[in-house]
Amino acid sequence: EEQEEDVLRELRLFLRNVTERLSLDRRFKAFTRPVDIEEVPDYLMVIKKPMDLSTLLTNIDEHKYVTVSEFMLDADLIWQNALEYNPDSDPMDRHIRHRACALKDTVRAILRDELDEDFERVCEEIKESR
Ligand SMILES: O=C(C1CCC1)N1C[C@@H]2C[C@H]3C[C@@H](O)[C@@H](O)[C@]2(C1)O3
Repeated sequence: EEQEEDVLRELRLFLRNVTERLSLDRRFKAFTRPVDIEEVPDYLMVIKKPMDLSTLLTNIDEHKYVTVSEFMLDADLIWQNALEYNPDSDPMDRHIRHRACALKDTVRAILRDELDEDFERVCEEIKESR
């Protein structure tokens, strides 16, 4: 009903705001666009579910997420993929993993500080009812 659409509209506004703030953070520049498959031809042989901040934003606008938990599953792919594809001890890989861990911690801190548990519970009820 209309009230449910109001809740999902507020969810999308919150998720867009979080995603845009992450995209503006210079530490997360490498996460803002899909990994370039021309530049990294074996990427899709290693990483089965690529994800990046611009794709998160597209998914939000396409109403892919009805709960914050669904959004988190995709947001977590970004740093998980980076840790998986860049596991070596060389400085470049370590730099990427440090930023991947910073992304993980930053998303969790934002949701801990800014997401009301009751709001997420309402979103979960809407999801179960559909
Ligand atoms: O995993 C990533 C991104 C970094 C976070 C996501 N990439 C895989 C390649 C390995 C490394 C060096 C460059 O070859 C550049 O193309 C990539 C992009 O970084």
